[in-house]
Amino acid sequence: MKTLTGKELAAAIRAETAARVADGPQPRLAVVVATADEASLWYVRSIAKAASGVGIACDLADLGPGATATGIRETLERLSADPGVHGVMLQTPLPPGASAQELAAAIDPAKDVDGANPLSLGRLAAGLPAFAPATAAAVMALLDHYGVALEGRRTVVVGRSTVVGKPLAHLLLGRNATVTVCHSRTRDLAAVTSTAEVLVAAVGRAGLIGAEHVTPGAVVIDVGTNPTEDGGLAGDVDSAAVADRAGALTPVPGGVGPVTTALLLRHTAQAADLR
Ligand SMILES: Nc1nc(=O)c2c([nH]1)NC[C@@H]1CN(c3ccc(C(=O)N[C@@H](CCC(=O)O)C(=O)O)cc3)C=[N+]21
Repeated sequence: MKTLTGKELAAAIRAETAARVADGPQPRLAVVVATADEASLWYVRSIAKAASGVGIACDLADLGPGATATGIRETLERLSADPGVHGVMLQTPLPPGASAQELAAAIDPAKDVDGANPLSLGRLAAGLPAFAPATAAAVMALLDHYGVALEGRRTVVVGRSTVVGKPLAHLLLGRNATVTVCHSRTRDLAAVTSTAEVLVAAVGRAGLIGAEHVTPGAVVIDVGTNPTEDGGLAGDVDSAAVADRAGALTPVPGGVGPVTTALLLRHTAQAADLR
């Protein structure tokens, strides 16, 4: 089985972004946070660190886990109206009573570098230019980097979230893949996933995908980043179980994650250029 690491691709995307940023005014990304979730805060710190490495300014608007929907909306509106800010991202999860889908509508689509505004998802579905959510874009970037053909091929996406499953299904359709989307109510998941030549797991359940879900030779992309008890990170794929069946598999950590962060920064540089 081939291991499809994301670290080199992420480094290449960051280097290309740094070169692009060096030519013009400094892009600025604002990250809005309203959670105490450790995994989410880890991601925010890694965005800030990577941004500083490529010459992008990164402002954190930390509203705390007690933030209200109104407070979050007003922050997103203020950042969207601020000509000095080029990218705006709203981290999930949010406090109870705040809907990410509804609040994301307050992000100017021109600054929507994580593709969260429903308008961005609609444009993606319509085949119009839009920022895709960085995680969904990272899956496509990895498939392209490793030369995985998509045209006419059977692809199965497990997970229907607004940040990964749904936008990814549209991106794959845009490349003429044959796309099936599975979710928690899918009957006989293994029967469906084992038809996949390209299988993407994006459900957020550690080790859900085992050998019985994978057809021999399949390319398997693991989007899951599930915190483990010992402070580590586990994917949605039981990598030991599928090692003898999959043709290729992305590792966790070191697969989709680093590419996600790199693409968020590329999107920010693009948003600054488009202004
Ligand atoms: N609006 C929004 N968009 C997101 O894309 C989003 C979010 N909210 N909330 C939180 C989750 C989490 N997430 C990760 C991204 C990269 C890594 C990543 O790069 N992880 C490293 C390793 C981390 C480690 O070793 O602890 C890796 O996979 O190699 C992890 C997690 C994006 N998220």
